[in-house]
Amino acid sequence: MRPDGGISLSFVAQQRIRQLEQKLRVKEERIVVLETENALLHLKLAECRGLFGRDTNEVAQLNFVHDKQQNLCRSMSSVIIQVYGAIQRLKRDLKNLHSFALELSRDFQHQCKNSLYQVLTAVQRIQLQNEAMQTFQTKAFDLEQSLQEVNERYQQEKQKRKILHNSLVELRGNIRVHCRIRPLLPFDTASGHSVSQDRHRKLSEKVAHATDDETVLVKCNRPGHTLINKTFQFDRYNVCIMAYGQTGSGKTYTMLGPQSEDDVTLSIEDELELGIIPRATEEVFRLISEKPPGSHWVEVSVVEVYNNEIFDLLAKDSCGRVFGVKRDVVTTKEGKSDVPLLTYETVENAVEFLQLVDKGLQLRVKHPTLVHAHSSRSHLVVTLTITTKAVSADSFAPLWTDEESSPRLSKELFCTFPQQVKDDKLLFPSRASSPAQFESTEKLKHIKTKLQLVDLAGSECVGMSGVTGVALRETSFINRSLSALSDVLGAIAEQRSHIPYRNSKLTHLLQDSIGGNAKLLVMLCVSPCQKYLAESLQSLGFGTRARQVQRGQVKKRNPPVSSKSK
Ligand SMILES: Nc1ncnc2c1ncn2[C@@H]1O[C@H](COP(=O)(O)OP(=O)(O)OP(=O)(O)O)[C@@H](O)[C@H]1O
Repeated sequence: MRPDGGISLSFVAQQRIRQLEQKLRVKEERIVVLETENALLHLKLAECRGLFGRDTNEVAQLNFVHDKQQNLCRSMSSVIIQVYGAIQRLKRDLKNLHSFALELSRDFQHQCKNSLYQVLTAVQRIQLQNEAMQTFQTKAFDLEQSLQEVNERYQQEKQKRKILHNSLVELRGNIRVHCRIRPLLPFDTASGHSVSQDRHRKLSEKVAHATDDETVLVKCNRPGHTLINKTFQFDRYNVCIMAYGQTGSGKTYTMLGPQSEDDVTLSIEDELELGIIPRATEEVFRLISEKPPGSHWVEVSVVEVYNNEIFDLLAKDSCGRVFGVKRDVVTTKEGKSDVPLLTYETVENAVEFLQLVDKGLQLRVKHPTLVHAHSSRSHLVVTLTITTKAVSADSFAPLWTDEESSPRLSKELFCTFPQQVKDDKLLFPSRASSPAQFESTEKLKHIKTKLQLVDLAGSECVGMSGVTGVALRETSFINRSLSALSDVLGAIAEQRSHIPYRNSKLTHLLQDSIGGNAKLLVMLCVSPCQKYLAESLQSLGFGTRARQVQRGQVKKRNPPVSSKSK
C-alpha cells in the first residue's frame, strides 16, 4: 500500500496472480481427478472390451446352440405332430372303447339279470328236487328196509337150501357113477373060429341100450338061458374122472378121444370127438384165463401103474428123452399120498399139456389080446396140480368151489375133483420148476388143487382074452388092482373106519382123490354086445351098488369086482 494510503498495482497484480494460482491449483487438481477418472474409464473400457470379446464367443456358441435347438425344435415339432396325430387316434380309440365298454357293461348287466333269473329258477328247481329227493330217500329207506327183509328171507331160504343140498350131497356121497355104452364096432361082429355062424350072430347082438340119459337097459333073450330084462339107473352123463370097465369097452376113447391105430397122438381139432382129458384141460385153462394173470399155474404129471409098479412117464434121461422111470408112492406126515422125485412140468395152455400127455402115452404099455387089439396093460393117471395164490386169505379166489352143483360141464367137472390143501407156508419148492413170480411172493397164501384123470386098464376075463405068459401076468395085476380099487370104493361108501388104500399102488396113488373131501366120478364103460354080457352086467352091477350104497339104499356088502380076476 502506498504512503498516501492508495493500493498499488503490484499488489493488485499479485492478488490477481494468487487468485489465478489458486484457480490453477484447483484446475490441476481437477485434471488429476479427471485423469484418474480417465484412467479408470480406460481400465473399464479395456475390461469392457475383454468382456465384449468373451461375449462374442458366447454369442457364437449360443448361436450354434440356438441353431441346434432350432433343428431339434423342428424335429420335435414333427414328432409332436406325429404324437399329436397318435394322440388324436388314441382319443378316437378311447372314445370307441368307452362306448364299447358302455355297451359291454349294458350287455353284462343284461346277462347278469338273465343269469340271476336262471340261477333263481335253478335254485327253485333244486329246492323242488330236494323236496322230491327227500321223499325219494324216505321211499328208498322204506325200500331198503323191505330189501333187507327180503334179503334176510333170501339168506334164510339159501341157508335152508344149502342144508338141503348138503343133506342131498351127504345122501349121494362123494362117488358119482355115470355110464357110457360104446357103439357096436366091426371087431364085435368079427367071426371067431370056434363058434357057429348062428351062435356068432347071436353073440354079436346088441343087448345093452341107453334108454334115456340116466337109464341103461340090458335085454337078452337067449333060448335055454334065463331071460334078462333089467334096467340100471345112473346119474346124467356129464363127466368122469375115472373110466372103469372091461377091456375094449371104450375107457381110453372116453378119456382121451379117438386114437389112430399106430399113433397115440391126441388131437384137439375135432371138438365133438374130444375125450374127457383134453376137454377138462381146456376148461381148466379157460377158467384160469378169467382169473388175474399169474394167480394160477398148472403142473402136470403123467404116471402109469403097470404090474403094481409106478412109472413116471415124464422123467427124462440126460439127453432130454422121456422114458418111464420107476417111482414109489409114500404117505406123507399129513396123510397125503406123494410120489417122491415124480416129474412135474409147468404148462401154460391145453396144447402144451396135451403134448406132454402125448409123450407119456408113447411109453404106455399096450398088448394085443383076443378081445382088444390095442389093449392098455396099465392104469394111466394124469394129474393136474393147480396152484392158486392170493395176496391175503380174504382175497383168495380158488379156481373152483364145490359149494353147490351146477348143470354146466365146467362146474360139474370141477366139483368132481377138489382136493385142496391150504398152506401158510410154501409147498412149491419141494417140487420141480417153480415159476419165477412165486419166489418173490413168499408171504402169499397158496392153495393146491389136484385134478386126477384116470384111464384104468380094463378088467379082463382070461378065457375070453386068451392071454398067456407076460400078458397073463399083466391081466392078473390089472384085475387085482381093480379089485383093490373096488374094495376101497366099497369101504368109502360104507364109511368104514379103515380104507385099504395101501393094498395096491393104484389106490395108494389115488388116495387123495378118492377119499376125504374129494369127489370121485366113475365112468362105467360098457360094450353093447351079447358076447360081453357077463362083464357088462358085472360092471353095471358094480356101478349100481356103488351108487346105491352112496344113497344108503343097500346094506353093507363087498362089491363083487374081485370076481373079474377069474
Ligand atoms: N364111443 C365110441 N365110439 C366109437 N368107437 C369107440 C367108442 N368107444 C370105444 N371105441 C372104439 O373101441 C375100441 C376100444 O376102445 P378103447 O381102446 O377105448 O377100450 P379100452 O376100454 O380102453 O380097452 P383096454 O382096457 O383094453 O385098453 C377102440 O378101437 C375105440 O376106438
